[in-house]
Amino acid sequence: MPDPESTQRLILASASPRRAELLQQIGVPFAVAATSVEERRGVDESPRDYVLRLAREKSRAGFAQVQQSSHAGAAVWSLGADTIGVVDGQILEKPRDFADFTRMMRLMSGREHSVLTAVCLSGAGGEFSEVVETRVRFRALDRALLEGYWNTGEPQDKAGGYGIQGMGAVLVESIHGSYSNVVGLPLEALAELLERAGIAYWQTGTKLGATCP
Ligand SMILES: Cc1cn([C@H]2C[C@H](O)[C@@H](COP(=O)(O)OP(=O)(O)OP(=O)(O)O)O2)c(=O)[nH]c1=O
Repeated sequence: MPDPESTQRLILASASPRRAELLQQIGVPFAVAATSVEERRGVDESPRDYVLRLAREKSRAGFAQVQQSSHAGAAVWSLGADTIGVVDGQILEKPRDFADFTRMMRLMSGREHSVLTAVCLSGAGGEFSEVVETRVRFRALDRALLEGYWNTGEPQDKAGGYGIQGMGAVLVESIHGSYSNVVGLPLEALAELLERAGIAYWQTGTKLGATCP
């Protein structure tokens, strides 16, 4: 296990409440620094390269941000992540509108798609990253189901347009691989990165991270 003395030094470079909850779940003390990174795929960029680049850009932006703030002394690592769905080589991000949502759901209906999450830790001590894939199979979805789900408001801010941890669970027939990876952070792979960076987890009594000024 990493040295518990080296724990108060992690910034979560994310506005995602899911990621904050997952980090808290494994007992990592952290502060939150929201970053703004443009999510635009490059020409010929593979889904894996794309998701990893975004996670890196987020973690580096978080690290640069805290270096300029009063947290600089304490925060030596920044964690960024990005999640996408992939089916038939197409990348599924947050739905722009109902039409975009139904387009993505039709691609996933009654079959398997992949969810890729990239995590990256950036710090003065270096950079560690990983991309994790989970395969998710949906049951057959009809229009009434899609309309009902869209109207819950849950799909709008989620990659692929669903939340496996929420009402979207009813769409899922089976999953192969890490569950937390689908929600936004692959906790088992992240634990290994934290160990490499010397950041302790399983700290009891940790609270949701405060926002950096
Ligand atoms: C597939 C799936 C995605 N998601 C979420 C995880 C991510 O928050 C979101 C994907 O968008 P991201 O762009 O990865 O993340 P974000 O914009 O929410 O947050 P930030 O960039 O600030 O870190 O979709 C779920 O919550 N449940 C799911 O089942």
